[in-house]
Amino acid sequence: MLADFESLALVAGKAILDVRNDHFAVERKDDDSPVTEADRQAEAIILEGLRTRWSEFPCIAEEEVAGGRDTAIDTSAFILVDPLDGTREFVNGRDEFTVNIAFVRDGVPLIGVVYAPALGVLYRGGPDGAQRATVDERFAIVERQELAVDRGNETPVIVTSRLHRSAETEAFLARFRYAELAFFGSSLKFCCLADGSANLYPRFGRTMEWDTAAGDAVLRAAGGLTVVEGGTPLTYGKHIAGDVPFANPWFLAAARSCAPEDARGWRNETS
Ligand SMILES: Nc1ncnc2c1ncn2[C@@H]1O[C@H](COP(=O)(O)O)[C@@H](OP(=O)(O)O)[C@H]1O
Ligand SMILES: [Mg+2]
Repeated sequence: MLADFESLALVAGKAILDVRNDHFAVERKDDDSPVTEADRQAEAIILEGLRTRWSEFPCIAEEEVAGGRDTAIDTSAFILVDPLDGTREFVNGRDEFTVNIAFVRDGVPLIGVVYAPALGVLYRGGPDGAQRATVDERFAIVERQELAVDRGNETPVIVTSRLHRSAETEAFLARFRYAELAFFGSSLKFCCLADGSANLYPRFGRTMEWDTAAGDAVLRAAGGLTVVEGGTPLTYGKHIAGDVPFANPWFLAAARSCAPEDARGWRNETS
């Protein structure tokens, strides 16, 4: 499954870069977030592949859901797709955008691929740990490196969104004045934790499960964890009647060594 996710992400990433090299229109979705031909083409490629090879598992994909597709699926084992995470960065001409495919069983993101085509890097996580791969200009993997969280940075590094930071996130950052800050678009924030270059990623604002599942799978496979208030792991497949289907609560993603202490009571301490 991981190999299939990887090859679909590479093909989708190529389609995204092809669109970027051309003139493309930016449309607005109902929630005012941007969407482009790149999002649509990448999602079509991924879903066609998944529904051919992994038809036993339902897929939830960002643009299909935005288009009104029924979200009442069996989430005991399913696949989440964000074909282009960081669309705003993509539209602004930055390179921090990713293709994300994740497999979830019983609420846990077990397998994930995060591919940043403009950076030529692909992260993956699964039962055999987490790896970072270098991708060449022909979209082939040329080198892989094993990943592990928390290399013992002397100064902790907090990574957070470049474009979406709530007042609560700013208040949290203010509590860690001694930490170094890094700002990144997209699910690459999880990958910064997974490869040991950052220690903490607070997200006290809106995300959807497809934004986080693949990166979270990479992080967990590297030894980290994403927790919600109180320190319990973030779960996936949340489509309880009355709530927005597949919306995440606020969370803290962390190299395991700093997750529980920092997560406990963070909301109280920041309000
Ligand atoms: N006000 C807002 N407008 C658009 N997207 C928002 C948003 N607040 C949060 N998001 C979510 O944040 C994601 C990007 O996160 P980040 O800032 O960490 O790169 C978006 O993913 P997409 O780019 O897939 O739509 C979107 O789901
Ligand atoms: Mg997204």
